[in-house]
Amino acid sequence: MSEQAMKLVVVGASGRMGQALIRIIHATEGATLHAAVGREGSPFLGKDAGEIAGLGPVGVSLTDDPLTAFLHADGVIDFTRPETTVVYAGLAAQARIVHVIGTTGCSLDDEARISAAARHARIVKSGNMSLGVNLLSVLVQQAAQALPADEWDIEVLEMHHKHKVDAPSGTALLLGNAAANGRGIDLADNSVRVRDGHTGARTSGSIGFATLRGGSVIGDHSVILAGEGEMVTLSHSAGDRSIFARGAVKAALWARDRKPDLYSMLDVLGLSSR
Ligand SMILES: NC(=O)C1=CN([C@@H]2O[C@H](COP(=O)(O)OP(=O)(O)OC[C@H]3O[C@@H](n4cnc5c(N)ncnc54)[C@H](OP(=O)(O)O)[C@@H]3O)[C@@H](O)[C@H]2O)C=CC1
Ligand SMILES: O=C(O)C1=N[C@H](C(=O)O)C[C@H](O)C1
Repeated sequence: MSEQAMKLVVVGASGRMGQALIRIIHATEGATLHAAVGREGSPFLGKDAGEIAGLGPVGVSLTDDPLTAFLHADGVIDFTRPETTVVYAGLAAQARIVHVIGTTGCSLDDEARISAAARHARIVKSGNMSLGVNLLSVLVQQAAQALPADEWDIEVLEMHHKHKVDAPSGTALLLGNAAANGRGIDLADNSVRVRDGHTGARTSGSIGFATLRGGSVIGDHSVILAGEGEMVTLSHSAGDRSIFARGAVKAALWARDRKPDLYSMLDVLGLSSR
């Protein structure tokens, strides 16, 4: 006998990713849209989530009441803001449901609160839910491990649409972490996130970040490994937000039968070395 479709709540449902998620859930066998949550005061409250996402009516209206939305749900998919995500992590833990977190720009304190929630909830969190970027991170780790740090400089370059509010992007940090892991170092102690003015020469072994913002770019990332007289560039370009939404729904379905913990997309995709 087949398992019942997983009842998913989309929070931030009227946002760019929220709408992509509603469309992907609608098209995914084994998943169903249980509720759609928006910000208090949102002009979309009461409107049909399918209409908001351009699908036509699906019989689920946007609500600002997450408690009721989470009550009989199996999971919540969250691409919102850090301050909102930490609140939802607590609520999802209380409800003992899966929480898939795509939100980027979380502070160390936010991360600590999410880890605490993962003692009771199955949380999957990643700065990028696409298969391509997660595969890229494995390749970056291998390249960083293979190339001597005193001879090869690593720079992470990203470009996103003009509405993005955090920098460097979650993906850039994910790729920077992969490079740091490959070198066996801690990214926080070795990253250069901004350069301006008379900076002096590049510190050997550091991992640099450069951020571009403009237009409607969904997400372009390159990891540049620059040596003496040669350069290797590993890159990914997102053509459509559905790649993130498909990954997030896959993560929710994967986490359904797991024990409470904080998982990554590498775990979901079977690319993790842990
Ligand atoms: N991990 C990944 O693969 C990806 C991650 N992201 C990340 O996802 C996040 C969202 O991105 P994007 O969709 O482009 O941003 P949007 O601004 O389009 O969407 C965010 C949504 O969250 C809503 N929101 C804000 N506060 C609340 C609240 N308290 N309760 C409910 N909803 C709330 C906003 O509502 P309102 O508009 O009314 O304020 C908005 O609808 C970002 O952090 C981004 O970096 C994006 C793509 C892929
Ligand atoms: O804000 C976005 O749009 C995106 N955010 C994620 C990030 O910060 O890396 C993922 C993707 O690149 C799109």
